Amino acid sequence: MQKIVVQGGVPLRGDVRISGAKNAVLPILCATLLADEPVAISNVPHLHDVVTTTRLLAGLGAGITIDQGTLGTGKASAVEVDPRSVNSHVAPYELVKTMRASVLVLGPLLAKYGQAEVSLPGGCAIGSRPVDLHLKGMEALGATVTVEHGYIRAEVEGGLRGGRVVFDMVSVGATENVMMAATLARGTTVMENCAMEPEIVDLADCLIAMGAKIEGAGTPRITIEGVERLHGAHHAVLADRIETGTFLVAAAMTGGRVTVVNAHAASLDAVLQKLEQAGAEIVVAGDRITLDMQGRRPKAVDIATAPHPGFPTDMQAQFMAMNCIADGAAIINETIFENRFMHVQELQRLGADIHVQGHSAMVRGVPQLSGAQVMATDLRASASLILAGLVAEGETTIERIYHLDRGYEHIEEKLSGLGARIRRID
Ligand SMILES: CC(=O)N[C@H]1[C@@H](OP(=O)(O)OP(=O)(O)OC[C@H]2O[C@@H](n3ccc(=O)[nH]c3=O)[C@H](O)[C@@H]2O)O[C@H](CO)[C@@H](O)[C@@H]1O
Ligand SMILES: C=C(OP(=O)(O)O)C(=O)O
Repeated sequence: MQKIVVQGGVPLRGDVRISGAKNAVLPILCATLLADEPVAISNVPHLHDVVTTTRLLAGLGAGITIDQGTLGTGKASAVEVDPRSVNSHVAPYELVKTMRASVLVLGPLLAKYGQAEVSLPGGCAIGSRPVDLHLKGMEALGATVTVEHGYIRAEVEGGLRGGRVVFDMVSVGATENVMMAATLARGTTVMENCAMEPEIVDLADCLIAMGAKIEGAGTPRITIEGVERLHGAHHAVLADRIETGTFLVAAAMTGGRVTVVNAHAASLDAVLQKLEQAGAEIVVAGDRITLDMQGRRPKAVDIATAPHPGFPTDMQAQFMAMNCIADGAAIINETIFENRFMHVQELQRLGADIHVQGHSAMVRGVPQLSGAQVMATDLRASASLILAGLVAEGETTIERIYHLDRGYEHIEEKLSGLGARIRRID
């Protein structure tokens, strides 16, 4: 099994290009099922989750054409999905179990074909992650939904019809699934208490390019006027704000100066604000964000995760890593997922001083971490261990890095380009 080995102690310097967002491209790929012509997606990151999604779409019968990008030239991959040959409505357990976002084919299949059978995704390391809000949303649009033998079975006679959907809690995936389903429903759908993540706006932009009538994406109320059909389109995926944030934290922790290129600063307000509180100088110019922390140690910053525009849970582990070597102590409060502190034990193996009580962690900064063998437990936990390895004395070896490949494109090449001593070994 592959591992990543990091030698700590090098302040990062230089430019790094940000890839398309995992959390935007996955729903957008699922949305292509709604069209009755090919849909071309560009700025597609090379990620394991993208491979899984294209396999899922191909398994449904869709035609997939991939134009591979080239790292270093700035040419990202592009994917064209031809949904005209879809002949199955089943998303099998083998694929769904490896990637929860597979449940996002439910809304498109149901809207387009009147039926869908999708394996229940089940829980994962960070929490139980139920899909009840997705299912209630489909029912509000007229579908009959049952759960049997580990599969969600949804069907509707005569097509979905617009309805009022009030989410009990804010869910990114449920907002996306219902928004996609409503694009082809008869009449108007009004969704309340929607998630406002930038990836939802990106998905809506893609759907609008395909002919959907959507207003309010990025606000708590989204209104969708159903249309008869959606056509082909081209859409370029939004920059990954979590990858951006991860590189900025790496720069801050190592006392470096890094410019992220092809970034989208407006989607990162809460993260940039916390980095400034930690003592970083940040300059935004167009799609470039430069963070300068040369010669300084970060100051500890309190974090409470919240739905967008609050501080993203997907950046919590990385900020925990920064707080481990910061000046002072900080409290990290995880409010989105019940079990998203799996990285704590591993950071402790590197010498971090962290005490967890319920959903809060008290982190007392230490002057120096010491390299060790650690194990990644989920995607952002993996990233936090790499960050910690970049500042630890000696060598850190991170095992189970397949989690990392779900969400970071060529992370070791990108970090090497900034001067980090990092390599992947078999
Ligand atoms: C592919 C993708 O975009 N993944 C992101 C998405 O995940 P995902 O869409 O799965 O996350 P949600 O926003 O749905 O989850 C938020 C909370 O709602 C709960 N919940 C959700 C749905 C439901 O039907 N019932 C329910 O109780 C979840 O267990 C969780 O506690 O948003 C999360 C929160 O920003 C991010 O961490 C993930 O990176
Ligand atoms: C939790 C995450 O992703 P997913 O919802 O795909 O598991 C993440 O990106 O940090």
